[in-house]
Amino acid sequence: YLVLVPPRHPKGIPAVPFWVTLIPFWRDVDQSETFKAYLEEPLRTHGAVKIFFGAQWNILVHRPRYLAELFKHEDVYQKSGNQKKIPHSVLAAFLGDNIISSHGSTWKRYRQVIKPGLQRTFETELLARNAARLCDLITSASGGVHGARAVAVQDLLQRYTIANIGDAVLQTDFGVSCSFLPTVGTTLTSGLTIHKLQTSLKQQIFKPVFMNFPFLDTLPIPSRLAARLTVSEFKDELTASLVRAHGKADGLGGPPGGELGARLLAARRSGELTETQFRDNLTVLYVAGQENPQIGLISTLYLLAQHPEAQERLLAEMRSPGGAGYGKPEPEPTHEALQHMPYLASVVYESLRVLPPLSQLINRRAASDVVLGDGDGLRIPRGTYLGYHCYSTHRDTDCWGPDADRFRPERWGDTMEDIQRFYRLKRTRAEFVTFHGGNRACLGERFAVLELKVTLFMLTRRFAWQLDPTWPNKMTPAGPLFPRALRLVFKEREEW
Ligand code: HEM
Repeated sequence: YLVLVPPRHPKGIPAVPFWVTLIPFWRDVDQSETFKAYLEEPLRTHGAVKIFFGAQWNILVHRPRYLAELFKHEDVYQKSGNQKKIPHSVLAAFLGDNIISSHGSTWKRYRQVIKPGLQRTFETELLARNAARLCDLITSASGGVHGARAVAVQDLLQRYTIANIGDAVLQTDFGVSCSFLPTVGTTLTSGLTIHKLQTSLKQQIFKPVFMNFPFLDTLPIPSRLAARLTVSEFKDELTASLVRAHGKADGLGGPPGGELGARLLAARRSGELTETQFRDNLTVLYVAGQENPQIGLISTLYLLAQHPEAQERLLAEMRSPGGAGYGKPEPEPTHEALQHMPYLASVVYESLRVLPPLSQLINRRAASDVVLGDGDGLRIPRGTYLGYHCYSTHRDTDCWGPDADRFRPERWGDTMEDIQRFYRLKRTRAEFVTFHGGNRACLGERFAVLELKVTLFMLTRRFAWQLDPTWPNKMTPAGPLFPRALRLVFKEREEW
């Protein structure tokens, strides 16, 4: 019982009642409403709250000034993932010790292997080819070119983003193309397995009661034993797909260049990564590289569905003289073309601001007693877990103006230079924290932004879309915050 009583320190910041994170257990809720009812006011007023999650009390930070400090002092606010926080949980077994959650020399070793594979220039052709298939699939799900059937987009986008992370980042065919387009004949079935295992895993892992009381995972509860089994099957399948794609079981396919799949296999072979480290890092790269863009895409399509004028402006940007598609029968989203699409860049940044794919994160731990912030500083006791509420920070009217809640791409600027300058400023001030910050900022940002741009380019060229009027406009109840089971109605353009 005592664990449910909020700690006294830090003083001066309120505690959200412990049962708030458990509400989805007994009631079907929209977590944007839970945020408004229980978190928004205390976060804004005090800059942080105490929140019960993962069997303990944590500090959830909202104020950018505090966040900037959190990002800057990596050795004080050390990364501490589930493998340390809740080591016996199913979640810890799933993601293990990896580049996102590790600290110090272990993190540096992982980063040495992974960074060159993510910070290279990615080709747009592969992404554009998959996006064209996604469009075909949408047409078919709509009931043909003139069809108007509502399309459930989440599953399609899951397959699409699996195809992208496989083709472009890990150089591994997860076989989703066979389910992607039934007419493409392929003998591969592994992708279907990955896709299915992943869907099943998500349902098993993100259950509020087990997230909040992970000690339950140590009991022989049949559903948790089944979840552990799914975790091992998933990791086995992922490893097998990578090895298969690279030809040889130990990845002896020559020295690795910038390609991430080959680099991971080479590190496993040389002993730079143990077998467990290899599997954990592969899993986290797959999950971060596929799930986050998938959620980002769902949210962006949702926001654009509510803003037909923004879709039309995107189209106009492509069609205008000097635009990517001016005078071309089939414009392609090349790097050069995207470089001349400031409105597209604004739409992507604005979507990632209004609905950040990782709305809340708690993964740092104070290594000593410390004061966060000057003057009005919070005295944080050693061992306290800290995290941040991205969704809340991004809607702070002090940082983003009185219309912070509104989707308004224009706020980013008119030219590419202005937009990039504003973006850098907002990141430095920790007012835009979608991709985290400091040394531990996301390594996949460049790829993710490119994927979002290419997808929007191809979808806008072909369709206009709106919300299905029968879809009950609701956000997910727990976990990442995004439109739940989104359904859209697509209308094929007569001419692009
Ligand atoms: C819209 C898409 C994405 C978002 C919103 C996002 C967000 C984030 C965030 C918030 C973190 C910090 C995580 C934490 O502290 O727990 C992070 C770290 C990371 N992300 Fe992403 N991410 C995205 C896409 C990707 C992609 C596509 C990849 C790889 C293919 C990737 C790879 C990584 C890696 C390797 C790190 C760890 C960096 C480090 O600690 O050195 N991310 N990302």
